[in-house]
Amino acid sequence: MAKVAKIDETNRKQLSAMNSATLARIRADDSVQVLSDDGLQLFGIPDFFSAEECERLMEMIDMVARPSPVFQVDYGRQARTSFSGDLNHNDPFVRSLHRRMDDLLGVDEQFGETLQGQRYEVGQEFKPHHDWFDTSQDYWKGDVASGGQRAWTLMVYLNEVEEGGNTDFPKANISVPPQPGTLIMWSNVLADGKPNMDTLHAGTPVVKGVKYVVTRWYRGRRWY
Ligand SMILES: O=C(O)CCC(=O)C(=O)O
Ligand SMILES: [Fe+2]
Repeated sequence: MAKVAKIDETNRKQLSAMNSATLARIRADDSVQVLSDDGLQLFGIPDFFSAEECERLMEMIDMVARPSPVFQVDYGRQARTSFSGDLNHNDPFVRSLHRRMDDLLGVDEQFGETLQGQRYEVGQEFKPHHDWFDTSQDYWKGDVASGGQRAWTLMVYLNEVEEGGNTDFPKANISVPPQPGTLIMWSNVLADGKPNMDTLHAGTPVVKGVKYVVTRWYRGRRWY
């Protein structure tokens, strides 16, 4: 018990330090728009990926996307109905995008999980959830714990959705419509390193068309 409490305390301190360093860097970046800085810390950058990059990523997603598993991160049964898959982290193109995202936060690439692609078809959605790992679940005992918590979420919309597919943050009363190439990012952590419950969010159902996104989550420490 004492051992677990000590690990938790180390994690919290790491997350707190990472949170203040990354937020300072982001706030000093002229390309960043502040979408919410009260409770939820949510930022956006238009045209983070070019049209060609979005196109190339959508082709890659179509090759790897399978019905989204909920095994590794147990968001709850049927929480995520999209198709998803990790992109190849050895692919030079994928790595160049990883590096661009790492630079934004100012952290080493080993903090970041491999870019994950998702495709939502009509009626598919990701119900309200936090990206924070549930440390009471079995998956937390294995590899997942070694990198610590998910401190940041960076997500890029790859295409125009005819209707639906917004990313909603119900606690902050914000709804972000998908815009091709636009990155949104939020800190999952409070200043003290504890989880920020105001990060609750959902990928709302696609009503018409299809929605493609890529997501890169950043851990509280190097995880490989
Ligand atoms: O598709 C969205 O708008 C949200 C996706 C999401 O929440 C996630 O992948 O964790
Ligand atoms: Fe999420």
